[in-house]
Amino acid sequence: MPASQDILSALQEYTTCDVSDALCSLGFPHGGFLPGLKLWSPEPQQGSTKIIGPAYTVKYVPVDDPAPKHASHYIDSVPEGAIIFISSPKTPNAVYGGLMSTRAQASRAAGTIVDGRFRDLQEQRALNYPVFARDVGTAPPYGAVKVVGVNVPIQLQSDGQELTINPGDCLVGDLNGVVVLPQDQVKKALPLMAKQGEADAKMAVAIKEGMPFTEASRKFRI
Ligand SMILES: O=C([O-])CC(=O)C(=O)O
Ligand code: NI
Repeated sequence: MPASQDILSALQEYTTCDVSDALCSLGFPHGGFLPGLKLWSPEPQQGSTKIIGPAYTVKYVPVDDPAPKHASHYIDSVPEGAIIFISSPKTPNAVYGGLMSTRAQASRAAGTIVDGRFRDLQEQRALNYPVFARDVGTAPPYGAVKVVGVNVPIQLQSDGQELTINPGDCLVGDLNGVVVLPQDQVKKALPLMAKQGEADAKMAVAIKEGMPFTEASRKFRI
């Protein structure tokens, strides 16, 4: 079951780093971090963008892949509050653009994360719609890639670790980047975030008052 509204509001208080701290404590060595995805829109100076929501996944593959093309357009069935997570094969083409964001915004999606390239950066920023991506591009997706799955498990494009994003997993994105909080870890992670957040806040106060880091860590961290 995707995270409830209560859980999503509870998560609003925390940064991606808080989520990763909790996941590291729960035995995920990289804290759910999805390397290489950065905030492009709104402009980072425009404010402290943070998005949280269940993943609505979209899988693109090269156009010559034998898998059949998805029957309907993914952008017309985005649930309210969802984060669109788009997986693209390595290609110079952009798999996402301003019209997609315009439609996503009309559906009240929380934001879009593209594991690949997107375009229409000016338009994205003018919409003030949150977009995280690996990179920008200019060419359209048509002719290079096609969608073969919606709400299917996705593997992050990555040279090292295997990272899977399952539909309904909680995605959190902010200035630091993007983190995936698996659905079955949310209930365990939240109390840890509260505890660790409190400890870090106390440490910051003590350090500002002159306490060495090691002493503050020993005093306030569990
Ligand atoms: O047309 C597309 O699919 C990609 C694009 O540029 C847009 O969404 O504006
Ligand atoms: Ni466009």
